[in-house]
Amino acid sequence: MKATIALLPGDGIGPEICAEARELLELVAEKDGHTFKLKEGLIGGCAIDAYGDPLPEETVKLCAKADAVLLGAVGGPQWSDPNAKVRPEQGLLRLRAQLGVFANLRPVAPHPVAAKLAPLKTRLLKGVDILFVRELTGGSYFGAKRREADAAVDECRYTVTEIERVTRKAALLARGRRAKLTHVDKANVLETSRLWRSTVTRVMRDEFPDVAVEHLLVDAMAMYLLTRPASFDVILTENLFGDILTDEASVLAGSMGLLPSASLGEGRVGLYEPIHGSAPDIAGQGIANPYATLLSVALLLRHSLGLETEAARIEQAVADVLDEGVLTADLSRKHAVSTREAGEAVRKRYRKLAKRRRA
Ligand SMILES: NC(=O)c1ccc[n+]([C@@H]2O[C@H](COP(=O)([O-])OP(=O)(O)OC[C@H]3O[C@@H](n4cnc5c(N)ncnc54)[C@H](O)[C@@H]3O)[C@@H](O)[C@H]2O)c1
Ligand SMILES: CC(C)[C@H](C(=O)O)[C@@H](O)C(=O)O
Ligand SMILES: [Mg+2]
Repeated sequence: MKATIALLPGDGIGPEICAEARELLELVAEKDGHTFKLKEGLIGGCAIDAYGDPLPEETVKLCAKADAVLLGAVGGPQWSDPNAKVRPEQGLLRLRAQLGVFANLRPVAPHPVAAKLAPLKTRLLKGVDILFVRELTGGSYFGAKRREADAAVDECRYTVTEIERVTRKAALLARGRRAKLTHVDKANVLETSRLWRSTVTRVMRDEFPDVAVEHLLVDAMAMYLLTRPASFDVILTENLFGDILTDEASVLAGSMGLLPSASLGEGRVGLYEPIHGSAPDIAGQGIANPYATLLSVALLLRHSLGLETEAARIEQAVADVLDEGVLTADLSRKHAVSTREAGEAVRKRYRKLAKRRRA
């Protein structure tokens, strides 16, 4: 198959982890007979430095013409002045809006290595297999923002249509899994949450009677996620709650460096990125965990290119190297490997798995 993939490394550890993603994509193309055109673009702080704009026109055009977009991370302290007019994160938000990727899928299925790392009772991790579906292009992230003399406003607005489309996406995904949907809101306080609750209830009753649905308040959910994580299948929630709950869920997996994501809409182009940020505290040291990004490559191959075999092989390769104890510093204090070594271990394993299939 022929595909064009836009690679947007961004800032901080972004270029380090995307270098591993690029080599993995090149390997997949070579081993499985595909032609991937990998085209790099600027986004975030590096784009502000080069163009004064966190999402330059060239990058928008590159992404619009691509079959899929893979992003590293954006942001860093040098662009984080609270009074700055432009911010790296605006580039990412504009890209998500432009691509219309309203459903952000964040799977959390801890590898057994997590039991050794997570500061949780091992028994709690047994059977944990969660898929977060986070609404990605609405809510307080995109509402009107303004400063007043001694106040600031972030409007949180959701339309019925925005809630319906992401609910349908989540329900369809739940149907292919354990047919359970947990919707998370703050309906005891927020008007937007009450609209979410009534819309989700109606869509599920009318269109998905075969999928069990429950509604939980986000504060309680923050606790349940750590006390009974195995009881959840698909978790549907709005933009801001989804951002916070998925960082919390990374504790179940053992590290932020292990969680990938796929952002999908009705359009053709999907956006794929690890859930973590640019990790300025470790950037430039070659020690970042590349697995979340490599697992995002797997999601890209599956959801945008329909290459299920290759996607599953990458997931197997990452699981195998974790089994073998190829761990970066976030996962192991002793015998930690570098970003390059971890990336190379996955590629080596991928080659083996590809050969085994052909044999
Ligand atoms: N999608 C994105 O581009 C994205 C996501 C989140 C945060 N950010 C931005 O990143 C910047 C830094 O934010 P932050 O420090 O709050 O969050 P962060 O996710 O960058 O880092 C949080 C902690 O996790 C660690 N970590 C993250 N990814 C890791 C990896 N792959 N390997 C090993 N350790 C890893 C970091 O070292 C840090 O200690 C901010 O500007 C923020 O806006 C961007
Ligand atoms: C960088 C920021 C805008 C972003 C978000 O809040 O969506 C990040 O935290 C994420 O989880 O992808
Ligand atoms: Mg986040």
